[in-house]
Amino acid sequence: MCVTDSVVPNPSSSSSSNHPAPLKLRQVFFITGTDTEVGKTVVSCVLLARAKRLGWSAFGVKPITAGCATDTAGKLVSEDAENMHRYSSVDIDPMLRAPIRLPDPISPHLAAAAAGQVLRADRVVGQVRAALSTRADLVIVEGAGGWRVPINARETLADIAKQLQKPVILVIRIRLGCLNHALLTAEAIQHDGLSLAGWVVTILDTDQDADYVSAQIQSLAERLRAPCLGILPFQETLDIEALADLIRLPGEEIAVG
Ligand SMILES: Nc1ncnc2c1ncn2[C@@H]1O[C@H](COP(=O)(O)OP(=O)(O)OP(=O)(O)O)[C@@H](O)[C@H]1O
Ligand SMILES: C[C@H](N)[C@H](N)CCCCCC(=O)O
Ligand SMILES: [Mg+2]
Repeated sequence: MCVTDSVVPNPSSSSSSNHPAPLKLRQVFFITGTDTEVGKTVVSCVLLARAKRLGWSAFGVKPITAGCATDTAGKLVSEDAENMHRYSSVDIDPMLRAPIRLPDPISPHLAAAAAGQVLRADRVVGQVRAALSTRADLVIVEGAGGWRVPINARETLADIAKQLQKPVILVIRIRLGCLNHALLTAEAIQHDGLSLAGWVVTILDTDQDADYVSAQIQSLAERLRAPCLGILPFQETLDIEALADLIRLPGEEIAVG
């Protein structure tokens, strides 16, 4: 059995060419992952590309970036935010799409301390809300690392998500150990009072046994109480538009008659 067929509805059958455009609702999703480097930014870009294809206006926000690049003028640049911007149809100010930019590629609480700053969830949320005042059908807010990554001595990325009160999309990089990480994260999201709008699988490690990968995805589908929105394969050369064929947005199936 092909897990891809059984778990994920074919996006092209639910939404595109010969169906009316889906109902446009303003939707904001918080993107978290089972870890850092699991594909959150790529998934965010794919969701934005998918939205654009459906005719939805959309943009992405990266509230905290730890590990910024430096541009020629010496300014810190969030590559995650700039990548999302590339697939956005709504242009928002760079300061709004990446309000907190830290140089060190480490946990935000430590990166902030190294930069002589103290982050506060309520202030970060204020900055995200400023971005959310821009109109769009879809806004993607990408976290940093996983759900309980510290932002200061007391708070974590989850406090930002909790204050935002937006549904969460969980990105799961398939590898040995991801079942535990995914189930714990889903449990924590629920414990924090937020809903899991869906989950996306990324297959970034090419040396895995295909049958075991399928069994892991099936195991996730049997345990996570949310829809699988897509299974994204490894691409030698990243092609976001091609990946947008393999994903669907929560609510995409709400077609207007
Ligand atoms: N489908 C894919 N095929 C090939 N490479 C991919 C794919 N998805 C992601 N990658 C690569 O995997 C790496 C991690 O992806 P990404 O930057 O999206 O992770 P992340 O979860 O956003 O990390 P962070 O926690 O730093 O924000 C990147 O180099 C990215 O280009
Ligand atoms: C630097 C990295 N790419 C992310 N921006 C931050 C990841 C923090 C992970 C912290 C941890 O869980 O140990
Ligand atoms: Mg990222």
